[in-house]
Amino acid sequence: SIEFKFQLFRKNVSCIMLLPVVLIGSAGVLLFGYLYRLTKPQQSDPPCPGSDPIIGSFRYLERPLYRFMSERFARDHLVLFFLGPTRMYYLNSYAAFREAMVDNAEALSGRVTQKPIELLIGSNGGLVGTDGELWKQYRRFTLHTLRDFGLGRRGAEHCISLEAEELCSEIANRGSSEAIDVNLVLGRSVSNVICQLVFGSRLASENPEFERILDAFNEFTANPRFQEENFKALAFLPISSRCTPLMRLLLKLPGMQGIIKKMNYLLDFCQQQVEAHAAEMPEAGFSEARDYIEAHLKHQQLNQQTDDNGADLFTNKRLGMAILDLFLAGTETTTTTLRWALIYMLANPRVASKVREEIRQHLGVQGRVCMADKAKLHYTMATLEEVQRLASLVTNGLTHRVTADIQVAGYKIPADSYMMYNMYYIHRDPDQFPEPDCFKPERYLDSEGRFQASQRLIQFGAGKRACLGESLARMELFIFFVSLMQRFDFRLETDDCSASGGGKIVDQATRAQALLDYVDPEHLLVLIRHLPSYKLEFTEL
Ligand code: HEM
Repeated sequence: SIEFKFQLFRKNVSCIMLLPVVLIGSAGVLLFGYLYRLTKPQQSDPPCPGSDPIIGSFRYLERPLYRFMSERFARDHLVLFFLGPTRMYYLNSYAAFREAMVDNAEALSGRVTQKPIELLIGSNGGLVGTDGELWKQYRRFTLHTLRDFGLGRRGAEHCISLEAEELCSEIANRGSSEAIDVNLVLGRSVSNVICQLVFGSRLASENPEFERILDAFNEFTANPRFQEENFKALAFLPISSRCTPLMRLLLKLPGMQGIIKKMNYLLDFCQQQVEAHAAEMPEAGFSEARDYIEAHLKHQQLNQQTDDNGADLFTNKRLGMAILDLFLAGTETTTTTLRWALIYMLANPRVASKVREEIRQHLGVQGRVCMADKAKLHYTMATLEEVQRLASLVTNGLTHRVTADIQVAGYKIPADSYMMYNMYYIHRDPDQFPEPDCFKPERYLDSEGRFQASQRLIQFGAGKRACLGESLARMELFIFFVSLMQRFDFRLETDDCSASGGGKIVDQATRAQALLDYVDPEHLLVLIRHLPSYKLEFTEL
């Protein structure tokens, strides 16, 4: 009987030990089943390239994403793919883009969670990544403030004109024998414009450290490896953001540490500028704000707005983050579009000479360029529009979070899905832009040669999250481009082969076209379509 009791005891112990294994196993099976269901397209869903359980569609997406979508899903308005368990809807036609971004603007005003930022710096904020009331208040304040400084009116225009003159003088002083890194000089001028609006000074030229700052800014928008990692991280953000310890663990990954270091370096710089302004603020506050920081500090003093938790909504920390976003969103985009414009002029010498002829006829060789000249320079305006169509700079748009169930292209889109759009393909729709790959400014001219903007160009997005800096960007593009075309002829740096007289001599248009044909990097997601770096030799006209 002792043996029997011993057997019974052993049996009970085995059962007790087995129980957790069975429980964990069943929970694992249930979780797997749940995640499997989440990553499986349903019959009622839009076309999907394919999806694996749990990890989603990564294995089926080809690079770069916008080309893959243009070729494989040419006839589909909407495509669905899975980033892990997260549904990403990709708008692949203008009709679908409009229906989502314009007709459902409110539901499309969400962005991806700010949880990682909150954990890192103890606060959320900024203009690009936030949503809800915080974003609404900051966007309203920023638009209002930039408008007060003359965005779309004379203030910013004057500042851009002076910067364009500085830029032209610098190029002229360097002489025609020196090849100039266009990215560097244009980047400095464009940054100076934002510096003046935000900091009230031309920091990009005056602060020797600024070049390092600019490099760090560019790293965020220009490094496709960083963007691709970010894209993958999007997959599990909705899950990890609900589990703080997991998120903390993810932020410790070696890849993340480099990004965090750079972001903190930039934030520190913005914060120092805020502190310096705050130290100068009179006790009664600024009577008239001279820049964005002063306007914010004044606003903080006068309006005690609070967030959902009863804490101050406008804070110094959030101001630093908003500044960071203005730089991230506003420098590389404008500089790169200008670089595309100059290369398109070399690739299309007939267009370039018509642009120069029009500018000379209306402004002469030296006259200062202002926005009123737009009304006279129809062909030039059309040329800039065509550059932006073909560049399709922010080629997949920025990611939106859908905040409520909606319907697009006949499909139901559940709340909390993500959405992107194929700017590249929408700009190459042959029904709207016949011979889409040809550079033809004439498509925006009416029968009397007057410029007519196309409603189908979406380089600045649309709806509630459309580019906040559109007017500023348009002003910069026009004034910088016209000033350079008015003053200079330019050519690509003489390469070794043509300088030595040996090898094949390749003309400028062919070399420029080769730069334009440069296939986008072997990366899934490019935030900004960059051209390879190039140098130009400028000759004064
Ligand atoms: C040629 C230059 C530019 C282009 C092509 C461009 C394009 C865009 C695009 C496509 C978006 C995303 C829209 C969406 O989410 O669907 C965007 C957002 C934004 N842009 Fe620009 N942009 C340019 C210049 C600027 C400038 C100069 C500024 C700053 C003064 C700026 C500030 C912003 C901000 C703050 C956002 C986020 C808006 C929000 O989420 O509410 N951009 N831009």
